[in-house]
Amino acid sequence: MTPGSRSAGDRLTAQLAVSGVTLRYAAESGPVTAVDNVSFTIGKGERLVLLGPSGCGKSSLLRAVGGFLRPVSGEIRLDDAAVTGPGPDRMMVFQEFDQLLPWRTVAGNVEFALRRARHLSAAEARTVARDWIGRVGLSKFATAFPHTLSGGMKQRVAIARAFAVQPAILLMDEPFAALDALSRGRMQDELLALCQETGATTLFVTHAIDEALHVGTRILVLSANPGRVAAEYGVPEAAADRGAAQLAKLQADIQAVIFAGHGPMDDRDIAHA
Ligand SMILES: Nc1ncnc2c1ncn2[C@@H]1O[C@H](COP(=O)(O)OP(=O)(O)OP(=O)(O)O)[C@@H](O)[C@H]1O
Repeated sequence: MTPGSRSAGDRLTAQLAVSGVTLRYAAESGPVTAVDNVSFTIGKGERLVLLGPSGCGKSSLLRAVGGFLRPVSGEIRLDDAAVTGPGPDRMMVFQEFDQLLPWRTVAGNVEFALRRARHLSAAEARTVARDWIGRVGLSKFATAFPHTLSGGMKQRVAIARAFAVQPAILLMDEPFAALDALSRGRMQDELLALCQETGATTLFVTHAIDEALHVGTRILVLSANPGRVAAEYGVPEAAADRGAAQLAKLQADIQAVIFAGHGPMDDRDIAHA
């Protein structure tokens, strides 16, 4: 994708097509196939969740869409242009709290991304950054440095930065996994609200079924070793309201698919809470 080739109106709403993608690493012990022949599409404004046990290749797929990992076979296209490397049309939010530039303030982090990715003037970047920092509830911390923030606040900054840049697609790699349960639930709600408000096309990785049901419009379940598409589910609207009753069956179905394709699991594999 050539940066800037899409009009501003199209941003945050691209279509992604992953076709027959196989990803492999050259490990010391030999080649490791992370995912094998995986295909899916994400329509404009959809939130697709990649769900599966540890090691099934969720993060690898996300990195490939980000342009950081080249498929050994298959192809990834964003708005019908081949993904051949990283670009500002894809913004990633990671699980780790250290994804901000430690020597820049909250505002400085968002402004820096805006100037680099959207080529805004300093004044324009300041205005857009202020708006997004406000939308994630951090106006009072605009001049704070990352090391003075809680984990949840740092994730909010990373999310504000990602949305502010208006990428074609947001790539989220378990952004709330390191948060306590209370913060995680609140952040899921806030992210959902921002996605619904902006119509952002989103690819979200998690190993928690409840999170997948809450934030996604569609769920792709991957089996492990190597990762292959095991099942796909549409998520009913009610999931966003945490309407547990009608989701129980869907949750049980997904759980059955994951357990069927997996041997003994460790605690980290599938989180329910
Ligand atoms: N840099 C690497 N070198 C070699 N093998 C790797 C590398 N990164 C990942 N792998 C392997 O690729 C497979 C998929 O890993 P990946 O991190 O994509 O899975 P995941 O589903 O995101 O796991 P988790 O939920 O634990 O983060 C695993 O077998 C892993 O060991």
